[in-house]
Amino acid sequence: MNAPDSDFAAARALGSAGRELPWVLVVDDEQRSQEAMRRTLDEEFRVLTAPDAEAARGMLERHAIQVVLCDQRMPGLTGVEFFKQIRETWPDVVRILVSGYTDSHDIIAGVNEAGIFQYVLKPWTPDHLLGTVRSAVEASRLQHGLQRLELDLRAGPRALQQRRDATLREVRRAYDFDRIVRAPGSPLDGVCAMAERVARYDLSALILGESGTGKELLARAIHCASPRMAGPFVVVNCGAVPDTLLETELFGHKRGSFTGAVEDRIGLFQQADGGTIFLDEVGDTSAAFQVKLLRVLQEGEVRPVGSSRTLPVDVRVIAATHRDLEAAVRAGSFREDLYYRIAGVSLEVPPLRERPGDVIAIAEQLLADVSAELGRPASGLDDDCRAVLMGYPWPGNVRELRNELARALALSDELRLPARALSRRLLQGQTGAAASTTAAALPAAGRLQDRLDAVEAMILRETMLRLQWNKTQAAAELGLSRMGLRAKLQRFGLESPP
Ligand SMILES: Nc1ncnc2c1ncn2[C@@H]1O[C@H](COP(=O)(O)OP(=O)(O)OP(=O)(O)O)[C@@H](O)[C@H]1O
Repeated sequence: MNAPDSDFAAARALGSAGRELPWVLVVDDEQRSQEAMRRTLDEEFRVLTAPDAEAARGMLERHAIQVVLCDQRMPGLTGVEFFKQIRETWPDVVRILVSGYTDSHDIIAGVNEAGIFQYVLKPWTPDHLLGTVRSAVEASRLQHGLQRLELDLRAGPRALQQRRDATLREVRRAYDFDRIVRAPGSPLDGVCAMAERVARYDLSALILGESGTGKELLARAIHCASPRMAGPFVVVNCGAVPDTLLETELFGHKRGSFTGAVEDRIGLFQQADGGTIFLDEVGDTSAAFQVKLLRVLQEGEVRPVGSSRTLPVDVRVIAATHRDLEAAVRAGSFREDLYYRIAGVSLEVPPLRERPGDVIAIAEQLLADVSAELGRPASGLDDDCRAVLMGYPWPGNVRELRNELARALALSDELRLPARALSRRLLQGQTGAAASTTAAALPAAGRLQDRLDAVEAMILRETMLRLQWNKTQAAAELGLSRMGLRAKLQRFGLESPP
């Protein structure tokens, strides 16, 4: 669940320009503990890892890292020594030392000069580690907020207004619909055109699509093209949060309303006031919660848990789900009245396998992004690699593609990414898919002409699918005239999907 995180509403959105999560660096020479920390923190933070001080400094130079976790025992120098060194160059980075009991003597000796925020003692538990890093990120946020406030006070109102306008322009550019990468003629063109139209009006929107297809990206683009763009964009993953927690997160609570409610809390609806709230996985919410959500949307006000007062909120709702919500309505598991409230306009983002023409365009962009993030140069994808990427069905959609490229880049040294750097899953998928297509399409025995026809049909089908039924391009690639191509497609009964 991401709440906006700065005083400046626009900067909140910009802070998440493709970098929604705070950057955390884990420095540890032990691969296993590095991995364990990465796994624990991965959901909430962008985790980078470095095996030693030198690699860590490289990462700090390239990324806006907010928190560094460093093991006390490393070859060459201790964690405390490392923190002393980086404190001079990166004073704002919050430093967390990971150490065992036996290290205490060394640590105490150098603690003040290293400016350590907190310790994590080994063996750590995931909850403790997460809690510590969350507080470190909060500390970093407050520190930055204060610095910015001081600068603003010194700069005066005119300079402040100029900076605000510049930030807004940057946000608009960062989330322009053009930044949603796609090939010319992609099915996403229509989706983006429609989204851009509805962005101007204060209508609710429902974005449908499988996980990882880019629903949140589209929602952000809508927000940034809307008159609310200077307001906050707040993301809530309704599927990941239990019912009771979801209610307090969204609507807030009064101090003492339940055990653990030690102070009043402002809900995310209020935090999104004047902006947009993105309710991801709305189809996963319970019937009881749907009733409460409907009331808020109908009345435009929230009642914090344990409070007798309601508070007005002015929020545009964009919801998303990977479920077939109309079917859920028919089956009675999703309220019909809520459905009509949130589905002012429905937009459907097709899965990546239904837009194979987009795969390479997106992969190239993601490769450039990941290469910049990892500080590992890359000049593109080689032909074999493209073929494998094209042949894989991408059940996890663009998110899976991004993860795959990050993994392949980290594990290979080549500038142009070769197919062999890709996971076995993809390479097998490729051979498996090719083999099964071949096996299914090709008769095992029979006249030579029949078998050649089967091969021809298979090549035509693959080409048309890859080029998204662009007949001019396909004819040029296959060395046929458009008429010749059309005749062949007819002969083999190949038609573009409706
Ligand atoms: N067309 C695209 N161009 C560039 N990046 C994309 C595109 N589509 C998706 N991405 C990237 O893929 C990742 C997943 O996208 P996003 O989070 O928007 O998907 P989602 O459908 O909201 O997923 P989920 O339903 O699991 O929350 C993000 O890093 C996003 O920036």
